[in-house]
Amino acid sequence: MTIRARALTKDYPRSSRSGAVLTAVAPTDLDLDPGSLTVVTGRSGSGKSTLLMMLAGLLTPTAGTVEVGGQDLYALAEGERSRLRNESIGLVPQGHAALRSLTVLENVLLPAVIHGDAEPPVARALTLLDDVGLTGLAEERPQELSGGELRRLALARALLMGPAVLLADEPTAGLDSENVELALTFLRQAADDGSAVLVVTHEAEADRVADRVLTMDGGRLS
Ligand SMILES: Nc1ncnc2c1ncn2[C@@H]1O[C@H](COP(=O)(O)OP(=O)(O)OP(=O)(O)O)[C@@H](O)[C@H]1O
Repeated sequence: MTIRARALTKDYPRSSRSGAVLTAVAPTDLDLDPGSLTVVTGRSGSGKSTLLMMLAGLLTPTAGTVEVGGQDLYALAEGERSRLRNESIGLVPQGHAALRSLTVLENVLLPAVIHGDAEPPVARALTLLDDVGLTGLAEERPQELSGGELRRLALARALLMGPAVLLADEPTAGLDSENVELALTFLRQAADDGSAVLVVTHEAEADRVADRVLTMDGGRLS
């Protein structure tokens, strides 16, 4: 399934000056194809996370479109968009997004629960936890995990539903070199298994697993 952005744009109002806007993402065309891994790099504040959140269906663009498998994400009703997101888009958001009241395993299973699956895919979740090096931590609570372990939990969760599209915002932040390697291999494997993968990162090592590297500068992608 291809994800296709056309003239995708985000302006934010500048609170200090009435009527003034900050163009966080200038009109951008981007195709992410099945089986390919795209890295987006660029300075802090250049618009990378804004672009990723629009592609994820979580931030309404000022203009432009995002099509996932031919469906215009932002033309869908809220419920339909949520369903398409849940089924087709795996997201590793910036920062930590684990729910403290759930175990590590329950956090990884969350997309299946939201999807309403009668039998959560526990075996798959445990395999994914192994793949990201979290073997033995399934029954712990997120607050007992390190920052790097939480990043890897987010990776495992994003892959649970075998998403056609995987969007990862700084997935290697806070990881040591061994776990950077593990996370990048995991992302490459997701692409090799057929997902369209986008990784926003400052990690130079990521170039090694990328099919292409794009740079964001002042809201422009090149
Ligand atoms: N909700 C918001 N309201 C107003 N301005 C915002 C908002 N979110 C982001 N911005 C601005 O949009 C620009 C792009 O931000 P964005 O978070 O996309 O950058 P980034 O490249 O992901 O940065 P980083 O690498 O630091 O995460 C920045 O100038 C930021 O201040």
